[in-house]
Amino acid sequence: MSNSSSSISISNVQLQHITHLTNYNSQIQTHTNPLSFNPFFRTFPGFFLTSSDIVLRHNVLDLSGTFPSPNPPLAYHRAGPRNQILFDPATVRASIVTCGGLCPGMNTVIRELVVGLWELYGVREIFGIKAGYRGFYSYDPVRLNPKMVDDWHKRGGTVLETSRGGFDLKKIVDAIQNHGFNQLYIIGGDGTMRGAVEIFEELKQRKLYISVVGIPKTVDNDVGIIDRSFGFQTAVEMAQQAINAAHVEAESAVNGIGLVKLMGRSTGHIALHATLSSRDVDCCLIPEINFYLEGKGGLFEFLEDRLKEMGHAVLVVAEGAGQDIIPRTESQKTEKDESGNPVFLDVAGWLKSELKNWWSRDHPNELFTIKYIDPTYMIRAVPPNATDNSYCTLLAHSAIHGVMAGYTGFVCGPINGNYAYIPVDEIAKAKNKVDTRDHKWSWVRSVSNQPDFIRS
Ligand SMILES: Nc1ncnc2c1ncn2[C@@H]1O[C@H](COP(=O)(O)OP(=O)(O)O)[C@@H](O)[C@H]1O
Ligand SMILES: O=P(O)(O)OC[C@H]1O[C@](O)(COP(=O)(O)O)[C@@H](O)[C@@H]1O
Ligand SMILES: [Mg+2]
Repeated sequence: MSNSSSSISISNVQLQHITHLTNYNSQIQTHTNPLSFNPFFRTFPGFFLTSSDIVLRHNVLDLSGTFPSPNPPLAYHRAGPRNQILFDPATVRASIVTCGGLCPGMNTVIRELVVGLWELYGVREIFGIKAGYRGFYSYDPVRLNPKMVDDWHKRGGTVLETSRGGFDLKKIVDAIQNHGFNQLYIIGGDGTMRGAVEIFEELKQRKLYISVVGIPKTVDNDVGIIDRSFGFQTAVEMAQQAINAAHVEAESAVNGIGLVKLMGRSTGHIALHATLSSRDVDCCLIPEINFYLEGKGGLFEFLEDRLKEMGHAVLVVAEGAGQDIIPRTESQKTEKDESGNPVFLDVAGWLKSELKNWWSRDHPNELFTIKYIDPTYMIRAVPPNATDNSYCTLLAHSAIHGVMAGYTGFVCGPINGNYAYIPVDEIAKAKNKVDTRDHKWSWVRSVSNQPDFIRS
């Protein structure tokens, strides 16, 4: 939608370039978007977006200049349907793959890709790849249609199945070529997106007329640039049940501690948001904070005060927290999963035993109870809530519109509430960590009263 009266023009922003298939071959024929003839869509002026429709990366600025903002401001192409498309729907062979860990909403994204391609664009050749990247070269693709996927959005997990590891670039791209796929919809997290960059580069090398789009999936919310990942809110909601139970157990005991371990490999977003929404949490430990147990300002001192004051305490710990202070063997130091992610020791199990030792050492004659709740997979192996379901649908539609228009090597996602197309290599590098110097972390500390774990 162009607006001739706007005071900001394309030359005032740094628009992040997305590769378009016409960059490979400017002679490619275009087609009128079938949405123009679709009885359900009223294609009002501005319905179709152009390359001058942008989304700004930052919408919070400090005009005093105390915090430097990027100049010119960063911008991305806005996601949505284009008037002209590059793919003739009759020649499309689309493939959909899910990689990495589970996340609520994966099945909704698959369902909406299938239904969207079929209903919006009239594509009939749609295939699911089984079991992640390895599925391209290990299994036969599964033909999908709207009837088949009709109720998938109500199911947790991924019907297509997923896996870690198995990323063999040559075998994957050979298989893509052999199956004649010309559209790839890749649903996955940071690791998957790094793989998608390699696939995109290899397709370019081989001069193949194939569009690749990434749809960011991570229950940890560790993918950067986008507002949040789908399924994250559902996971935070599920975590409340564990925190509530920990609170009940803790307050029903003398000197009771409830301990909950939540997912979060290298980022503590789930723990942080679960803490903020619960109000029952006295201390939230995340990978971004180096906490310690003994001495002034340590965890034991804090809990001692808390138990004296309230009689109970609730601790939430992200699985990646404290990994550098848990004693481990040499082999445990280097252990990796099939995708190359570090394998963690059970921080909450270790904490439970440290807390028990501390109490019996310092208060040998006083009662003490600690209940450890580990809802790890329960928070992600569920269907998405209503908000995540709608979010997944918009992601799928954004991906389809971009691919049909001929964009490739991009990821779609919301930036400040508006859906945008972001270069996949930029997403693959952008890590979303909890900023422990911002207002949100101060808010956590103010609701929990926990120490800042900065040794004086
Ligand atoms: N640097 C990388 N280059 C290519 N492929 C990768 C890379 N990192 C991970 N992958 C592949 O991406 C897939 C998913 O990665 P993983 O880290 O398990 O999950 P996620 O994508 O959810 O972070 C796996 O098949 C893995 O082999
Ligand atoms: O499913 P696995 O292999 O047990 O891995 C568990 C990991 O998966 C996650 O749920 C999500 O990780 P990814 O987003 O990288 O897939 C992490 O929170 C957790 O550490
Ligand atoms: Mg990951």
